[in-house]
Amino acid sequence: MSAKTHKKRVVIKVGTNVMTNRDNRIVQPILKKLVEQIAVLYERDIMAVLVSSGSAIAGKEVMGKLQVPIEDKATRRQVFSAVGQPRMMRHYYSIFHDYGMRCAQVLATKRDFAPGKHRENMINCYEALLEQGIIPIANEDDAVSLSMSMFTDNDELASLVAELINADMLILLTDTDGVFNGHPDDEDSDLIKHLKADQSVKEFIQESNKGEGEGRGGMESKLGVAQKAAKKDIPTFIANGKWDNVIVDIVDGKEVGTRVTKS
Ligand SMILES: Nc1ncnc2c1ncn2[C@@H]1O[C@H](COP(=O)(O)OP(=O)(O)O)[C@@H](O)[C@H]1O
Ligand SMILES: N[C@@H](CCC(=O)OP(=O)(O)O)C(=O)O
Repeated sequence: MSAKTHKKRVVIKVGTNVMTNRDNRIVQPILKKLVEQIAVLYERDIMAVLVSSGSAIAGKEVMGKLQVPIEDKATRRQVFSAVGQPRMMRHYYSIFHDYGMRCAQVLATKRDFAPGKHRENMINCYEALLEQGIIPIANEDDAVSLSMSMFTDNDELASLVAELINADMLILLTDTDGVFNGHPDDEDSDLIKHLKADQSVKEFIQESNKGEGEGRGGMESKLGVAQKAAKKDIPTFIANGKWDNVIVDIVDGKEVGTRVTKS
């Protein structure tokens, strides 16, 4: 593996619900805020990899009511994502360009992380992009991934990328302020500021009622991913992606969201 060319590396994952409004439409100013923070880090010689969900919901936004119904759920996902992914990249390309930065799209399936040639190929791709000062934007290649090569969700993809590039930190941005000890909408619930990698978290997981294209996985898998990454010595943060300056605050060591660490 080539030497790190930048001071620090941060993997930032942004969930579908961060970037959409109540009508499930993509909110460009939210994407702008995220990119602005990545630009702030860049000026400090900290390179980010952005793992962005949103292709399915963006595809739904473009297509509206289907001309011909697609009965198969997996095929619907393929069509929505294939249509929505370039729309997401159009947003990002234009915003990064406004900040005088370059970005690139890296789509993957789980097979691309299998030890051997596939993994080496992924490493080469990320290392070369980062070395050039280009921000990789990753997403699952939903148009081609089959159930056996699917990630649980993009949280898993983000953790695999973080491991692959020896990231100093993994930030999972979602639509809650972090992990709560009860339902996040319940007034009596408190934010958990710190979790350990080996701590039992089952009792915190609450029911969620998200619809098609509104995201996958849920808090159970998010916590599983965070604890697994923390065990591998990658401090992981779960925080609200709609908050101003959330990424920079986390990198600056401010107490934001839920921090998951090895011990
Ligand atoms: N203990 C908890 N604390 C916070 N959120 C929780 C908790 N249990 C379940 N959730 C749900 O997890 C959701 C975030 O996970 P997920 O839907 O996978 O988000 P994303 O699309 O950002 O990956 C929240 O919207 C919330 O409804
Ligand atoms: N790859 C999918 C997102 C899958 C996913 O994990 O979604 P989310 O739970 O919102 O991060 C897409 O781009 O729509």
